[in-house]
Amino acid sequence: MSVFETVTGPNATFQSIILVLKFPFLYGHTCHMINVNLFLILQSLFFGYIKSCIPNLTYLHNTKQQVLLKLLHSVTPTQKEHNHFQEKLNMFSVKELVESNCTSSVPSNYVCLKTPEDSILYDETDNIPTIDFSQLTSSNPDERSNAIHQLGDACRDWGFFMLINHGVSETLREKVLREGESFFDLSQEEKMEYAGEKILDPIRYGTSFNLMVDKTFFWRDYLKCLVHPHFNAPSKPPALRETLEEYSRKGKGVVEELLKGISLSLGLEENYIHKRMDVEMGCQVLVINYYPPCPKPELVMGLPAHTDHGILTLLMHNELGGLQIQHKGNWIPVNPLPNSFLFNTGDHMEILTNGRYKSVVHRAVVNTKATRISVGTAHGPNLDTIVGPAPELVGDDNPAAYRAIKYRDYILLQQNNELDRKTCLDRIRI
Ligand SMILES: O=C(O)CCC(=O)C(=O)O
Ligand SMILES: [Fe+2]
Repeated sequence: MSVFETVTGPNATFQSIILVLKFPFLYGHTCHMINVNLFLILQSLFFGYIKSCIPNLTYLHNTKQQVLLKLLHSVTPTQKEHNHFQEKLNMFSVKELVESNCTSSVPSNYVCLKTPEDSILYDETDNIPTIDFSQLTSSNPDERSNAIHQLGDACRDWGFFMLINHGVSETLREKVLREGESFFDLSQEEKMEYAGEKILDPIRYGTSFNLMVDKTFFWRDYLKCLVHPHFNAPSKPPALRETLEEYSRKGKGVVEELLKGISLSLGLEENYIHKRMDVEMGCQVLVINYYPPCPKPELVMGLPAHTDHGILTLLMHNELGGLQIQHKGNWIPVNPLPNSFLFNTGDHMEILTNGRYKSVVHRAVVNTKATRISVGTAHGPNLDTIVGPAPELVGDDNPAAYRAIKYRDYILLQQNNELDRKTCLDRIRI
């Protein structure tokens, strides 16, 4: 494999090739790792030769779904192979894999290494903090200050809470889940129109976490949309755009109120986080996660243990559970209260608060029964804001624990590296 690692890097054309090499469905017989490994070895031997055989490499990175088609086309241009490749392209997602695979097994490249501790769960749902949004925004000062206090405790002790009475209607939430799911029901060709190749593309359909870096694939397809400061969403299915626009706007309103409460809980001025992070022009990324049923869920991960890069992530999912959070080293499955939103603190909360409020490690598991849909909206600073620990939260006995970094660079750092259980914060820790 090292031969291929040497050609990773900024050159997107080579990355396109690596994508083909790393994604076994695209070549050989589906899911047969032996063939794939053999193929990789042969490719490594002939890599230089292949490179010189493809005169039109440079156009590759300007294309989206056509990248792979053209690449293969250049190498093996027969109609039969073209059709075969088209067929394999349809398996560029777990959904298509599940729908086309009649076997009851999991392809070996999806099998995750798990430690025995990974499977031990602690049923502590009842202890997960619940915040009442109506109290947080109440005109009664005692009620409000009590809610702010609870919010601060939740961020400090858990990095996670459920939010009730948030004012976003159940109808809208259901619409988001339903229409979000229907995006994945589009044909693979239609979805591939959105298969962006850059991390910060305004709309990006994909699978796993980041195919360029994943050593194991995750049982997840996704659609990511940058919804603020500029709103972006696919034009298909027709109702999706409008629904996501309303949902993102309402979610942002809720988050802004929470950030006021969190600033006050830290002894800072109400608009502190808002101003310092330029939330007005903040980067809001909405992700629809699609986890199809899996014949052997214990072997795979929907999303492995990770922390989110933003300040606060708002999350909801359909009737199927699967989110687990790490609390005091233990994995706790989350069963949300009816109509509640789930919130987790992200890395930029930890950076800004100089570690006072830690970003919570979480993961998503899958099930045998049905498709799980979750919708997460990461609310972060403006992409060009440089964030470091707030000077008010740094002192002689509490020196700055993270170096300042531009939010855009942090996102790229996180997304271009494998999700390997370590938080990306380790990369900027002083
Ligand atoms: O699906 C879930 O419950 C979690 C999703 C998640 O952690 C993410 O999108 O970052
Ligand atoms: Fe997450």
